[in-house]
Amino acid sequence: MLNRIDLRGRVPSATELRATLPRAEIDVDAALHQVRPVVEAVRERGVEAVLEYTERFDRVRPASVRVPRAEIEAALTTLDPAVRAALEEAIDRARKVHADQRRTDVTTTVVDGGTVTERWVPVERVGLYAPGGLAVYPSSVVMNVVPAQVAGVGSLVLCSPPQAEFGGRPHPTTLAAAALLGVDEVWAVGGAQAVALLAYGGTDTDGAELVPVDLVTGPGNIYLTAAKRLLRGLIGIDSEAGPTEIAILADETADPVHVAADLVSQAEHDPLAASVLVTTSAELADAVDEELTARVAATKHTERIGEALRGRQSGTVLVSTVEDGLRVVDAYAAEHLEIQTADARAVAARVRNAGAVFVGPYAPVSLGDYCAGSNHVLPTGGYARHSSGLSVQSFLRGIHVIDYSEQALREVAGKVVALANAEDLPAHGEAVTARFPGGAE
Ligand SMILES: NC(=O)c1ccc[n+]([C@@H]2O[C@H](COP(=O)([O-])OP(=O)(O)OC[C@H]3O[C@@H](n4cnc5c(N)ncnc54)[C@H](O)[C@@H]3O)[C@@H](O)[C@H]2O)c1
Ligand SMILES: N[C@H](CO)Cc1c[nH]c[nH+]1
Ligand SMILES: [Zn+2]
Repeated sequence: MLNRIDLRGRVPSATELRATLPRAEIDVDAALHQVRPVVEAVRERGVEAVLEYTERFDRVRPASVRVPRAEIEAALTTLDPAVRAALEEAIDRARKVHADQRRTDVTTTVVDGGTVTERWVPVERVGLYAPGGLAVYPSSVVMNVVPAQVAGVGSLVLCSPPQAEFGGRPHPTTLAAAALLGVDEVWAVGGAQAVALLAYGGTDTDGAELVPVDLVTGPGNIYLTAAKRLLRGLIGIDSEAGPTEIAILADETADPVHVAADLVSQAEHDPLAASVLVTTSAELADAVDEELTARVAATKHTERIGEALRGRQSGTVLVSTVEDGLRVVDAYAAEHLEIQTADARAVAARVRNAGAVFVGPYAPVSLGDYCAGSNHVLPTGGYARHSSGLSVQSFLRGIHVIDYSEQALREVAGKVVALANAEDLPAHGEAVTARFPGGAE
């Protein structure tokens, strides 16, 4: 079922590998052309334009875009108790992990009387996006809100697409997740319109104001990703978290049922989702293919899973050794990487590029999607080579605070002057010597 690439017996360079490995033709640049007019319209005409695009893309025109607080609270009353318990567990675990990961301020005494402190300050107001096109994503509410709250962000607004079957409100489970987390500002808007509204602000049909945010985070489809890229600068963004990817590095010890189930699980997100198996075992690859055929036919979202698995972005890569496999998965830089080999911990410890690594047979990606405590908003499209997933740090800025006494400045004055003159910026040096009219020495 999966396309096959045979790299046994030769190990291409990382650059060659990146050109060879399966990857979606997710042309964010092309999507930029599509979302530019949306962003422009929202900048010029605010909520009026949001409602026009909502009608076109979401096939519903809500009476107002902001969800009344009472409706957010009311979503809890209809929430299935088992789902509530699961969301609460997911929230508790995510809080536990993220709280431990918050950076603390560090002060370095450079010399007597001279200190530099790195102070971590939360972003003031952030816009969080929980998708809601092909699936429902209350878990993404948790993954956005928890790190923002742990960071100490003062003002949060959540956006999620309106659903025609729920009268133009986001899905009730998404609203319930917001209620459980104490988020009371929710706007029913999706895709590029959501990012534009968060960036420029706007006035709702009933006069409610969306105050522009400083940072937008959260995953979404290609249109959301393109809008984030377009508006970056006016707003900060987290790394681009687009259509989901899973790569599995497996040897002959892996269970083909586990491997196939995990490849299918992430293909379920989007016809553009990517599932890639890198293995030393042709027998395993055959067994996985067989299992995939059976599973895809038997599961609910057969059509989009089949499209994702047959697409050019998915495939099996045969390698001679686990060592070669590591080079392949590092070049690919998957959003999610599972290690299903003998001595999986040792292999996992050597991975350089991945959004998140899942070790051994009992850490499927779905665990991380919901209840591991880790964050599921992760970089896609090879961005894991240079970017991290969403974390408490995404909502903090490190500010250097420089505090020097007269004596500490006096001691280093000559060096500052020498460097200023070397850069032909003598006024920089003069800003120091002006403080010591009698001479610094
Ligand atoms: N990387 C991660 O961390 C992560 C986490 C969760 C989900 N995801 C991904 O998020 C995505 C969710 O996608 P989705 O579509 O289900 O929900 P979504 O909320 O991202 O997109 C729905 C919105 O897309 C817009 N849209 C639809 N068609 C459009 C068009 N032709 N032109 C412009 N805008 C259009 C609509 O406004 C709609 O509200 C999936 O690709 C999934 O794999 C990624
Ligand atoms: N696998 C997705 C991250 O790419 C997250 C998710 C949410 N719900 C289910 N899965
Ligand atoms: Zn998932």
